[in-house]
Amino acid sequence: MAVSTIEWVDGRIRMIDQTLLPNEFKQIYCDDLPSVWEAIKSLRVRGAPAIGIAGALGAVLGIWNSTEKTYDAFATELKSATDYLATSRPTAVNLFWALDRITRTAQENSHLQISELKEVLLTEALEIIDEDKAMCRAIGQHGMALLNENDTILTHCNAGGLATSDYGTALAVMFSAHEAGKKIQVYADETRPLLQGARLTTWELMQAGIDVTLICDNMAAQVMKEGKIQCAIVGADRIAANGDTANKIGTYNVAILAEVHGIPFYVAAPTSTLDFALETGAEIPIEQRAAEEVTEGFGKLTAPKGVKVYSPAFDVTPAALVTAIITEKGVARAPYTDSLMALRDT
Ligand SMILES: CSC[C@@H](O)[C@@H](O)C(=O)COP(=O)(O)O
Repeated sequence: MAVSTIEWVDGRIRMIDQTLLPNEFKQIYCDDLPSVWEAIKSLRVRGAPAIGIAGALGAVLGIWNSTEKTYDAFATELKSATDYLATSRPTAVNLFWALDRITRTAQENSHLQISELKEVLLTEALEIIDEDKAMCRAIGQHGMALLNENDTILTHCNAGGLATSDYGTALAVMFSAHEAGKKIQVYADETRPLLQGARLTTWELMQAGIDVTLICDNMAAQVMKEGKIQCAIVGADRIAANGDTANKIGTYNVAILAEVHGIPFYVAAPTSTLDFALETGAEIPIEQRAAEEVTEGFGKLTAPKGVKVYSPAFDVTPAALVTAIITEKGVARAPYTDSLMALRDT
């Protein structure tokens, strides 16, 4: 993308406010920890890798003006920043991975002057962004080998440049194929309730000149039955050691539909989305969102006031429904417990 999803600018964090897209393209600044927390919680910045970057930059912002003189006092301040950011959203493991990485970097450099340590932490956060950019490009290269000429791909939610530092994961596969001259088409699920597919994925694909068609989530079965889809590719928020994959609510539906219609179902994610501490997806924490996002998500009441609402933001697709997991290190196939571990260690 021409403009960075999220970046560090002179002691502040600048990000595209994704809640305004596609009606308005606006960059906003976060000057303090509460504004970073709010930006993550309210989905101004969203998508697992981008949330990780927001966490890393947010942790740096949290200690940037620290006046502490000793490492212990500085470490306490850093911990209160990372603990606070960790409460913003529970599902994407990239947030916790990035916060841990900043904490570890501080511990490894505890001998430095506090002023030097701040710079080292900023360098580490910027390194996470650079690595993410490289990982997205590599995912694109590995994934496009799975696509054939004239394939039509179904995707769900937004796993594009907006959900990462740049280029995306699931959408990286489509961008790479398109840039390599492969003729592809995409169907994008609108992705209820906050329409990341309708608002963000179609916007990104149209900007790239990729042929995209928007469908409501409940149209996917019919579109598959009509033979219009050759594969599904989605992103991930957390992948357990056995390959069970948490992603935006509705992804599990897509995987079941793909299985029934004999269509490959691919997950594209960087290895920072793997959580080997969890044996299966049953342990993945699922975020619950506010009822209003379902009943009046875009300012118009679409259900009776006071109706009971249940709104999990993510679901877990069992590994058995996943044809392959595309990472920056290569493509893993079942049994995932072995193949993911092998990829991590390469
Ligand atoms: C490359 S992003 C992969 C996932 O984070 C994405 O598909 C998704 O589920 C995002 O959910 P969101 O609630 O918009 O943060």
